Amino acid sequence: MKLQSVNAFLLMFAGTVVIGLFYLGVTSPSIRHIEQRFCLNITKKSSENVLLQSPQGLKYNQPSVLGPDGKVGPLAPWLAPIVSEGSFDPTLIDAIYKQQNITVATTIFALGKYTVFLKDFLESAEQHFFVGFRVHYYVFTDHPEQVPDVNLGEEHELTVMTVNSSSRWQDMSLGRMKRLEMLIESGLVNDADYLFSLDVDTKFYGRWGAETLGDLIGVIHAWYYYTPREQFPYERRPESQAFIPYSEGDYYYGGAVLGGSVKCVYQLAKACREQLDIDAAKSIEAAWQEESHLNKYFLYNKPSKLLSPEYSWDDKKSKPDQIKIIRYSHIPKNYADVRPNKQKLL
Ligand SMILES: CC(=O)N[C@H]1[C@@H](OP(=O)(O)OP(=O)(O)OC[C@H]2O[C@@H](n3ccc(=O)[nH]c3=O)[C@H](O)[C@@H]2O)O[C@H](CO)[C@H](O)[C@@H]1O
Ligand SMILES: [Mn+2]
Repeated sequence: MKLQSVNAFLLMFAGTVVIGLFYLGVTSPSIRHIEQRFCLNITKKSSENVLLQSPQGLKYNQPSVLGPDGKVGPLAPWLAPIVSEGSFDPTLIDAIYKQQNITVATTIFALGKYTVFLKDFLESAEQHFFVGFRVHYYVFTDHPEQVPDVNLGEEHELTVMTVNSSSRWQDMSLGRMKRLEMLIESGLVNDADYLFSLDVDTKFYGRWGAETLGDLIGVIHAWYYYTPREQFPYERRPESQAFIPYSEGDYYYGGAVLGGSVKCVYQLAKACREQLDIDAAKSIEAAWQEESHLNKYFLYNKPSKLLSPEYSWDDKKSKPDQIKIIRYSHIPKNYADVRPNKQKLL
């Protein structure tokens, strides 16, 4: 009996000590500090690995761009939104990103005769592209004197980047990855939060705003959003670094638009440039130059947000009912007039 009460007393005492220590523990600054450091570590680690990588050779069904209702589906199968008319509220999404006081850098390449496209591109961008946001255009050209003087909106600025000419249009197009990589390495775009690279032979017809912002952004090509994956014009020769087997593929992405955070765009541009260099050393050029390498990159590094073909249409293609609005589109061009060489080298 006596022994039992001693035991009970000891138990109570130990319990009080444990509770006391626990209270001291959670409130003491040193423990909280450790806890905070732990949380910060977790945050830092997860923010460092924003890439949604998937393994090569994985078997799964090709996702459909259009849902059963015939409209552009709201999500890719890795749960990335597919941005299309009706999937966002422009007032709300702009207001959210306005609060973050962001800067959007945009690279445009206009080499050789492509300077003719700059006026329409810039004038239409000023009407539709990130209106009300800080925008910094970087125009890469070998003819700086041909960059038109376009009235820019408040907080919009343009820097001309003079580069050497190339004799082949393929080099002008695929040289974009290297120049993008170098631009970011130079630190010039350090003030930017997001970076887009856009084709210049295009025009904006509708709003393009904060709904397009995210870590890694790709656009679904207007000509292939209903095509079976084995018919995508991916590079099919295994000798090329851009090779994708017939059994793989999510979407066919357009090479005219890429974007994301400066860090993710850097990783993309560097990876594609490295693959392009390996191909060049073997004298092999992918079917659609950097667009082929971009498709390979996006297959294994999934975009965090996809833009529907509204964001990269083609004036030569009539608008089907599933597409509610055309925001940015290729304008018709006479290839023989604007390109220095005619034959595609395959
Ligand atoms: C809709 C779409 O996704 N288009 C892609 C496609 O056709 P495109 O026929 O649209 O290619 P393109 O002639 O527009 O070339 C792509 C870009 O490279 C630049 N450029 C090209 C040639 C030149 O002489 N000077 C010059 O500055 C310019 O910024 C142009 O917009 O294939 C290209 C590569 O083969 C790119 O992947 C394009 O993005
Ligand atoms: Mn183009």
